[in-house]
Amino acid sequence: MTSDADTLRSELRAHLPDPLPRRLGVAVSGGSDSTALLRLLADIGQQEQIELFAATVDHGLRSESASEALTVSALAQRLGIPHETLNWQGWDGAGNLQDQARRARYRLLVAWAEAKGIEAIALGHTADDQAETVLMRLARSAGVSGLSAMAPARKEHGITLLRPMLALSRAQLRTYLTAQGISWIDDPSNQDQRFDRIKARRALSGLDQIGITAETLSRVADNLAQAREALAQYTQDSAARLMRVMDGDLRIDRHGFDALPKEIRRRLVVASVSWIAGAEYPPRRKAVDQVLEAISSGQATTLGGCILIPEGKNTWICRELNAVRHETTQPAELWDRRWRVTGPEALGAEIHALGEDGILQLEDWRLAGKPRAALLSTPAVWVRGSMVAAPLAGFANDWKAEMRSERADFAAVILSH
Ligand SMILES: Nc1ncnc2c1ncn2[C@@H]1O[C@H](COP(=O)(O)OP(=O)(O)OP(=O)(O)O)[C@@H](O)[C@H]1O
Repeated sequence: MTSDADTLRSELRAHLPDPLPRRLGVAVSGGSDSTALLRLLADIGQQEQIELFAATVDHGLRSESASEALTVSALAQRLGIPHETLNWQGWDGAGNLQDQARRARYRLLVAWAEAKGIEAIALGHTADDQAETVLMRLARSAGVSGLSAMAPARKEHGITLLRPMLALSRAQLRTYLTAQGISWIDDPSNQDQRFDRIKARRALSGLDQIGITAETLSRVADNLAQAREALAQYTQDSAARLMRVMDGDLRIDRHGFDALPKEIRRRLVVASVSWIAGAEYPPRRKAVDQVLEAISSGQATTLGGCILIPEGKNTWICRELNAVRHETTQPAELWDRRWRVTGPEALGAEIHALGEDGILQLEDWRLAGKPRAALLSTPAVWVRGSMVAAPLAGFANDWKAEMRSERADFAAVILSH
């Protein structure tokens, strides 16, 4: 395992896009991995004449975090790279701290990149991170997707997140930094047994006796990533064959659906519910399996803010009225985070669900060609208690409801699950 500068640089370069983005960001926590990334990228950036920018997120959770950000800033300055510290003050004491801090970190980094016209951000994940993730996911009985390798590149709000060091090990990078005379910060939470990642790191060091190393687990993750791709393709082909997107609802041919392998049915249901409800977390596997049974036996059911309704040879997956019952917005504002309802100037107009009251005011809801429950959760225009338009329920009255473009592509959601 080599750690000389030239080899590491060319390994890193091989996992970056060609040509490099003109403005490239680097997320540096100050730990060994991202510090090595910064140092190596400084050379590459100079050779290829691109502009580099570095950022550190200060989560404000430990007393040393501000001075750690300053240490990174000093190194960046020595390397001639502009550096910014992004502060997070958002923790409300509720929920999973690690998870919230991580989400906030990505949000802050993406906003920073957007503001600076940075096209891509490089992150310092290594083969060890990959292996630790696989071990942690094993403990949660993950399936193919959960055990698959992290993507070397993915888009978040138009910014590409790059992980060019997934083939390098932490030990290699540390040897390199030591040779360069560059120190790094050992996050004290790394010693803290509370965090699953740290436990996985410790456990991994005992597994090499039976041949399980960061390298082998990384390879397993790569193998599974290829399997995931194949499954995603199968799922997408099945959706194209058996499902119809109808104004934000989905209709499945039940007979064809039932003939699919369970894994593909599961994926279709998860993607459908994620697409319709826009949830951050997928529904639990057990709940999904119960829904598969309900679909097969032609029963109505609910899952993750959606309702599944059998109708003839089909099953519909639609937004559930209960999930949007209390949502009220102004025209042209986003409703249910996906619909924008616009129309003629109407004083006092508000958007809320059509609901039972609204559907009674339609001449004949059957003309919309959808089950009644599907129509109840569609956005309608109300003026002082009267429903004046329900553009997705066949009563447009010069109003229209358009889906927010980022949410419109059901096929893209399938590929991301
Ligand atoms: N405080 C931080 N400031 C800037 N970048 C950070 C910070 N913490 C982590 N990073 C970036 O993320 C990379 C991975 O670190 P870590 O594994 O701790 O993050 P993570 O976000 O939990 O990863 P994952 O995406 O696997 O959940 C680091 O190498 C670095 O590039």
